[in-house]
Amino acid sequence: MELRNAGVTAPSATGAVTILHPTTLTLTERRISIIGGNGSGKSTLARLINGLVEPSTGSVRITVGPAGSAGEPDRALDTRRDGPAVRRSVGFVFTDPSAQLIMPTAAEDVALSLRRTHPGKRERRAAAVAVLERFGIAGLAEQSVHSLSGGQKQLLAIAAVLAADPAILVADEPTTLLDLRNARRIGELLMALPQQLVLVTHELELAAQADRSLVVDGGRVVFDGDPRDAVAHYRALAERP
Ligand SMILES: Nc1ncnc2c1ncn2[C@@H]1O[C@H](COP(=O)(O)OP(=O)(O)OP(=O)(O)O)[C@@H](O)[C@H]1O
Repeated sequence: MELRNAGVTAPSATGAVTILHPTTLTLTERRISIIGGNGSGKSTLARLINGLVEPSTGSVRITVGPAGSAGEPDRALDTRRDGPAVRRSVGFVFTDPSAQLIMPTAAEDVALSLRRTHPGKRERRAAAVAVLERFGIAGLAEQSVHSLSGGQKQLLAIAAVLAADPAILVADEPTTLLDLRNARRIGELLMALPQQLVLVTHELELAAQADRSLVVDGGRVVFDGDPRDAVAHYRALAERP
C-alpha cells in the first residue's frame, strides 16, 4: 500500500483543521503496527487504508492480486476512485465489535461475508460453521450476537471479516475491550495471519511483534522503523513534560 502526500483535514467553525499532515509511506511488510497517544491520528491513518476516510490531499493506493486469477498482474486500486473494490480487498476490524455484527446469530453474521463466494444457502451455512470452527467458536453458531461476551464478539467480528478473505486486514485497537487471555489469543491470531496486517494498538508488547512500526503524534508519523525502537520512541514522547 502506498500513501503519497495523503493528508486529512476536517471542516470546523474556524476553518479546516488538519487531522493528518500530508504523509508519504510505502508499506510492504506483512505486519505493520501503529502506535501513538490518544487523538494523535492513528485511526485516521488506518481508515485511509480501506477508504473509510478519503484523503483531502494526495492519494492512497493499494495493490492487490486479482482474486482467483493466478498469473494475472496485480491491480493498483485508488481508495478515492475504487472505493467498493478497496473495501472488498481491505477488511477492517473496529475497536467495538458491536459496530460490525449486524446479523442475529454468529453463523448468520459469518455467512453474510460469504455471500459472494458461496451463493448457495446450504453451502454458505456449512462454510460459515467451518469458519467458526477455525476460530474455536463453532459452539456459538446459533447464539444471538447480543448475548456474546466482549471477547467472543471480537473473535466473531474478526472471523466474519476474514471469512471474506481480504488481501489486507486493518484492525483498530481490536484487543482494547478484551481480558488478558482473549487479548493474547487475538493478538497471536492477528500476528499469525498470512494476510498483510495493519494494527493500531495501545498494547506495546503486541506492537513490538510487528515487522515495522509507525509512531503517530500530532497528526504526523514521527517514527517509522524497527518496532522495538518505535516503542522506545513512543515511551520517550509520553514522558515529555
Ligand atoms: N471528522 C472529524 N472532524 C473533526 N475532527 C476529527 C475528525 N476525525 C478525527 N478528528 C480529530 O482528529 C484527531 C485524531 O483522531 P483519531 O481518531 O485518528 O485519533 P487516534 O490516534 O486514533 O486516537 P485514540 O487513540 O484516542 O483512538 C482527534 O483529535 C479527533 O478528535
